[in-house]
Amino acid sequence: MIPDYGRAFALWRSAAGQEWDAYVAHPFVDGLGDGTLPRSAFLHYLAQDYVFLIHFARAWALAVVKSETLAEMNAASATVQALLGEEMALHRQICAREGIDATALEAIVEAPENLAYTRYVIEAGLAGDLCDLLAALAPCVLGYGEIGARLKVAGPAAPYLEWVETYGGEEYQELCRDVGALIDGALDRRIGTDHAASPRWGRLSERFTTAVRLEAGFWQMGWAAK
Ligand SMILES: Cc1ncc(C[n+]2csc(CCO)c2C)c(N)n1
Repeated sequence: MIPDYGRAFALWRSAAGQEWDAYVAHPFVDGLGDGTLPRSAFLHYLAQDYVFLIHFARAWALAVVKSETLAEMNAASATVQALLGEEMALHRQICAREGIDATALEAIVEAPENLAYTRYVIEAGLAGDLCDLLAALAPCVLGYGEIGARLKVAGPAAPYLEWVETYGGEEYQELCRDVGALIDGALDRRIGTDHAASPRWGRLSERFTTAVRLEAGFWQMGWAAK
């Protein structure tokens, strides 16, 4: 089942086609769901993801800068808070149990796949407006929502239960719907309510699909470490 995260997401998702499937159904994701993902691959991913989240929080902070209304500012700043507060705390918790402390996590050297992804998103926001930035941010937030929802329904295996419950849980699903509404509202305001009819639509779809490809590359980086 495809979750409803708004109009722009539905169109971008289908425009991304097989690239989207390669992201949300990567072997790494299957391994998370059925518990067969080697622990070493998961920990490698998680440590890289910690640095990813630091730069992703900067990208969402840029969304505050690119906002034109208080509603947009509040939605973007809530995501910055969720990232710095909750999501990074989950990573610290899991890694602490494996003997990797917060200082060690912060000192992780970024893999090129990691660096490419976050800097691509930040650049999309620096060069463009909030629509460009949100198109590049969307696959990350909403893709994890779709993955979490699917794995939760499938009945996840024990090893990665906590991960699946975080992204498949109602709180995260609500955040995805809020982000979907933020995207639709931001696009309505800047390019009109018929998104696909805008001359900017092709470029925005491209931004989305490039970020989807970088997400698949991120899974692949973790998968290769097994
Ligand atoms: C490579 C990678 N992609 C997506 C996410 C998930 N994620 C990143 S920011 C955000 C929204 C704020 O909570 C979410 C869910 C991740 N952790 N790592």
